[in-house]
Amino acid sequence: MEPKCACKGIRTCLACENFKPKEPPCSGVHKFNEQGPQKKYIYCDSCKKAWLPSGEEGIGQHPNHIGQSIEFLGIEMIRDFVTEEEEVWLREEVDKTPWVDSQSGRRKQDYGPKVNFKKRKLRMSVFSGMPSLSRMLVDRMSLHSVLDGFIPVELCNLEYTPERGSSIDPHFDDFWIWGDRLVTLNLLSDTVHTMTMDSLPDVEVAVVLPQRSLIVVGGDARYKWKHGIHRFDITSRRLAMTFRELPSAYLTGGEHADVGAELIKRSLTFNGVAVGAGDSNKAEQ
Ligand SMILES: O=C(O)CCC(=O)C(=O)O
Ligand SMILES: [Fe+2]
Repeated sequence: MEPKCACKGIRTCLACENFKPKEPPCSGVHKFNEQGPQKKYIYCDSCKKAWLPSGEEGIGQHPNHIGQSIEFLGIEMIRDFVTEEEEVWLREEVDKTPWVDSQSGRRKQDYGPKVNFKKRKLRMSVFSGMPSLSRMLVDRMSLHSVLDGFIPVELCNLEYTPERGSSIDPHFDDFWIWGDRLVTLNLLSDTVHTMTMDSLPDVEVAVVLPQRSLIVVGGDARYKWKHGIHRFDITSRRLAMTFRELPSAYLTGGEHADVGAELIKRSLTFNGVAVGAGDSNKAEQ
């Protein structure tokens, strides 16, 4: 019997993959492979470099790293952004809203305008604002200089589990609708963002995300590198809360500043309810 899941096209999860025809090897789609590329660097947030592990010692301890490194700019990590008690509270609150099946074994909850990615148009009607539980997180973000002026107009909660084989393929978040900083709160388990560049097929950079940390992805990490999460880096249930801001075209002085102002007004009511299953507001990976 055909499995019930939300995967489309090349996406798969544990429920559907034995039923899908395998992609021909020449399909041109870059897929992670369990052996992976030859050069697997590990990112160090203290030196903003990614290091190539060598032998038993791996990459050594900052500041005494060993081996080769590459510059890796654009990531800011705020550890222990929430306490253990707050994490439990957030999980309980988030789980009160129904989850909607998504691609590659994920489930999601969306708060944000409906976006037509093909026509590059926004529809505000479904957007009632950020959910109330996010107010304390957004207030806390404003205490960090790296998030100066950050006003989210979208929150996407994603749930990953090993039982479903959840993952996310390497991708860029859209550039025309989302701004410079992608902000993710990583809850319930540690994981790894795997960064790749199509022009460097033998290179992968592992950015370890500790449980309860907040990661800000900007600069090169947002615009030059794709991000994704391997299935094998989901070891127990994980909840990611990703906040997105508007790009300059939607801010004061920009071409769509009027639309942007209305979105921001709605967002900051913190009265939002999740948009429905058919109203996805992001291009899905
Ligand atoms: O789960 C994550 O940390 C990242 C999710 C993501 O990249 C996305 O929703 O675009
Ligand atoms: Fe993304």
